[in-house]
Amino acid sequence: MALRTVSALKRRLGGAGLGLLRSGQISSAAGRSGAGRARAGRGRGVAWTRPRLGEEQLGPTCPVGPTWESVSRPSSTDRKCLGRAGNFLPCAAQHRLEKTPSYIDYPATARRSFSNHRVIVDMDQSLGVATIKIKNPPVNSLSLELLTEFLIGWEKLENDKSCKGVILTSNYPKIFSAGLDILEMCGKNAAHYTEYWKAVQELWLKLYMSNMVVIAAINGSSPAGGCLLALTSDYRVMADNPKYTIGLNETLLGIVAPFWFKDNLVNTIGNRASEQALQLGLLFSPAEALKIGLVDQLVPEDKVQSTALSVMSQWLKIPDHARQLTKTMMRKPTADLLLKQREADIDNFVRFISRDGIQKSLHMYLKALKERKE
Ligand SMILES: CCCCCCCCCCCCC/C=C/C(=O)SCCNC(=O)CCNC(=O)[C@H](O)C(C)(C)COP(=O)(O)OP(=O)(O)OC[C@H]1O[C@@H](n2cnc3c(N)ncnc32)[C@H](O)[C@@H]1OP(=O)(O)O
Repeated sequence: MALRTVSALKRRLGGAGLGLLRSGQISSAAGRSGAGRARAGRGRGVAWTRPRLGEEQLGPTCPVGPTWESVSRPSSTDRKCLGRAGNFLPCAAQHRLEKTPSYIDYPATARRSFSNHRVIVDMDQSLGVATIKIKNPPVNSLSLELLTEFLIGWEKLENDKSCKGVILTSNYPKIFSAGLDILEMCGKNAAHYTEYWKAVQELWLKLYMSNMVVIAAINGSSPAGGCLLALTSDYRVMADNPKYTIGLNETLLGIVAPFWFKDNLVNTIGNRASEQALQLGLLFSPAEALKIGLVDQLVPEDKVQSTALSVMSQWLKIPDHARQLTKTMMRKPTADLLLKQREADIDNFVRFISRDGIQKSLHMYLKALKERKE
């Protein structure tokens, strides 16, 4: 039976021992958290208590690098917040986490793959790198089912302590992702829009705040939500094919990029370039995207994956905790803005998308896409 919602999957997975997806809660927002591992441990009956984020854990100097304390000393509010968000833990807690038994028992092979209908995950255990290939034909639109399956695959990787990095790519060269599935935003009811938007928020928060290194291997066009997906990564390698485009083109559909789409873009290409790009709904060629910093590197199509892997190996040479702390320091304020007003953002989306005028615009856009083919 097709699983239609994140909640349905959560219920189903409750008994399967996977880390739970907790949409709507801060702890679900960010990566391989202590909470996530604790939950995973409990799922397997492993007796282990989540470390408390008290003073005692700001303890002795980490033998492999600076302590949390020496990077910056957060306030107690920050600590609670960081702990709940799970973005990072002080060294002592990290070390305890390292000793936590993984609930995923891998066979002794160096590669491991799992896939569901719309997401293929190939884990190279010798490198500690997973590749996620999106396969939602025809255009990898981010349907609710895809988002749900993606979230489950992501959670598995977050809970696998051997996985240090993820490469995001498409199973279909030519299209990385067509963005949010317009059919999910057309002609449905408020409950459906709510469920859909929660899943969109959830995926963005998880990817944007992941402690793993995330590299996008953009092997095709990547409009709107597809561009956002790429923007969550730490580094973007794109195929150098002038037929491909990338950008947040929401205004061309008569809709508005939400503030956190905008923030992610501003953090990447700056305010002025974002202002123009967002108002005009600009879709950039790879060369233009490189020029404004929307992508980091262009390579021939057949080198996208190998380049992403070699960039990954560079990133993985950096001491993990230092890189993670730095990533968190850079990104947390942006993620927090959404976390603080998640419900309001859902309400805004549902109200906005339910408007007759917006529904009309989306229908016309879909019609134009179809007519383009004829
Ligand atoms: C006061 C202010 C308040 C503010 C409040 C804000 C609230 C929030 C507002 C809402 C925010 C929403 C944010 C939205 C983000 C999005 O991502 S919207 C989606 C945008 N995507 C696009 O514009 C891409 C459209 N598609 C394409 O350009 C092309 O399809 C392609 C990806 C370049 C591929 O081209 P090609 O290979 O030629 O394939 P096509 O023939 O065009 O398409 C094949 C079929 O797929 C259908 N399709 C394409 N894209 C989508 C999609 N995104 N969703 C659903 N379906 C899609 C297309 O119609 C074809 O269908 P068939 O004709 O039936 O085969």
